[in-house]
Amino acid sequence: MVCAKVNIIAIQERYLETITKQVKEVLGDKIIINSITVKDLQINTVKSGDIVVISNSQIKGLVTQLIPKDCQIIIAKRDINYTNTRELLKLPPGQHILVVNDNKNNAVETVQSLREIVFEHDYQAYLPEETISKTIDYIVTPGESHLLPQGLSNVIDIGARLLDISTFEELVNLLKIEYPKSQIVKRYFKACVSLSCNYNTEIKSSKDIQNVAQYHFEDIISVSKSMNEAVKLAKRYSMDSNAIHIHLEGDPGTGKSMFAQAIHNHSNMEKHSFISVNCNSRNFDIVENELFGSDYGEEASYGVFELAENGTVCIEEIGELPLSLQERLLRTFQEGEFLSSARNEPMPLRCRVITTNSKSCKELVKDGLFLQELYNLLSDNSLKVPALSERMEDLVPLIDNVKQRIKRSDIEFTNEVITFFKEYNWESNVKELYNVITYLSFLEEDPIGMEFLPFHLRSKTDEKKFNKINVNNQIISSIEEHGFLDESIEILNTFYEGKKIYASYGRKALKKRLEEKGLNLSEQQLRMRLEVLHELGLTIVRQGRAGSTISRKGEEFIQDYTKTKIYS
Ligand SMILES: Nc1ncnc2c1ncn2[C@@H]1O[C@H](COP(=O)(O)OP(=O)(O)OP(=O)(O)O)[C@@H](O)[C@H]1O
Repeated sequence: MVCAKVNIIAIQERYLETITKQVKEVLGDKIIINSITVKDLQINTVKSGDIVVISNSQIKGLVTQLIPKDCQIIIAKRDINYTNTRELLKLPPGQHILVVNDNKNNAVETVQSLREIVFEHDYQAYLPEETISKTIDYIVTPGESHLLPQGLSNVIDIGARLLDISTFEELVNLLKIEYPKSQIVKRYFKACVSLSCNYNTEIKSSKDIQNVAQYHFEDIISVSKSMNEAVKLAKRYSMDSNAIHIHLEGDPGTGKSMFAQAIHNHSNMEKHSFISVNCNSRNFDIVENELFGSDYGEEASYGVFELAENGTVCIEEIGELPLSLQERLLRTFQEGEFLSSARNEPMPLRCRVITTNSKSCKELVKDGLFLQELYNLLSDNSLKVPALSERMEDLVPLIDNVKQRIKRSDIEFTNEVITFFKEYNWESNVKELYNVITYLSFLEEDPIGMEFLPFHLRSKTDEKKFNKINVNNQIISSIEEHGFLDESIEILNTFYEGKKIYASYGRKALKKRLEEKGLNLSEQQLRMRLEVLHELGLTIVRQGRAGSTISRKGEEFIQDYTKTKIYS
């Protein structure tokens, strides 16, 4: 069966990875998936006749300019992942919830979905220009908790919004594949579960393996002296037939993959394959199979060293590999041959190997995480891609470059924003800068001022706002108004201890427990205190024999309260 190729295009890498994983789970056996961020989309990336799924309508205009005219486009519809709403359902009804997303539209859309699904609560979208209501109980975010100031205890992350089921139906219709609707539904929900917050730790790489070298040295912006020198050295290595291993180091997002592709395209291997294997957060048995091939009877498959014969293999984040696999690579490089698992015989290594790493391998050697001998071998032809903060001369040319790439040369930033960019410490370097500019370009503001920057960039300003949501102080003063703070703390603690052993208490049982702790309350006193705690959302009251217990909000409150008591 010839599989159709589906290109998935989104603005942010993290989001692209999530929806790629979702599409893989639902349709992975029926299609070939190619995922691309908007900033990496170039003419020729998408081939004639391919199907293109774009993550939202804002990017349609740009995407259509860069893909062949005969491609069919699906604009994805997105919805919250139902499996992640459990936490919200457990809360007592009527909670005041602030919804934080990466931009206004998305925050408003998420609020709409939440109002339809978990309608018991009261939602407010976070809009930077508006003040936050004082009575916020929780902050809910769909996979964007990194945008919030650290240390907030009442945050519920419901995970990234996923493609909704109708998008899959549209895709299946367009692909004209035989696929009963019930099957789509089943796989769709399975994907929701596996992408739910409890399971999504291994969603990392839509770019586990890539085999396109789309960048050339001309694409690398290098105005600064340090970057110019790096490019000069890389060009020299690319032409040097003795440089069969080249090692690239540099902080995340500095452009290492881009350099690797440019080296390949500038060399006499250019006509042959370029295959890149990313080792970051991967299952190492799979990585080993990808490198050296696998032998599962009829399913035997060649590894990249064979597939990229006379071409280039790029091993990204080599420092992540376990020492045993480093050892196997070292032997391969030293002996110039390797044991092909697919053929079960030694094969000569007939490709150039470029390795990259975000951390210093020298430091990894000191920590016992990288083989000294492998480090020595790689050091022969190595190159450090400088961090963006060390070459601010490149900042404005890079901004102009990304504007051009996304066909938005018209967008302007206020001087204040440019000054901020120059002073900001770009931890994820050019990648972060390009993500920020792409994100801002779709806001359709002109010029773009400080108020539109993503939260994580201007967290200092926003932190003040968020700190106003001091839930605990509000709770304490509400209980104090009734004059029974200490007793309420004792009641909550009792519930909390009970919850740890899966016990909930009716009023009688609770009264007895409290008496054992030396707290004697009449039936009526206890009822009053319980009513107040329930109104504040700190307990869950169940009907009949099930008894009451502490809510998640109550648990957080009591934990924070105990901590502050200890330290005050
Ligand atoms: N000097 C540059 N000129 C133009 N674009 C650049 C430059 N450096 C990086 N980029 C762009 O920034 C993004 C990230 O680059 P790339 O993936 O090559 O970085 P990396 O160091 O390999 O990242 P990571 O460590 O996360 O794997 C890409 O879109 C790339 O095209």
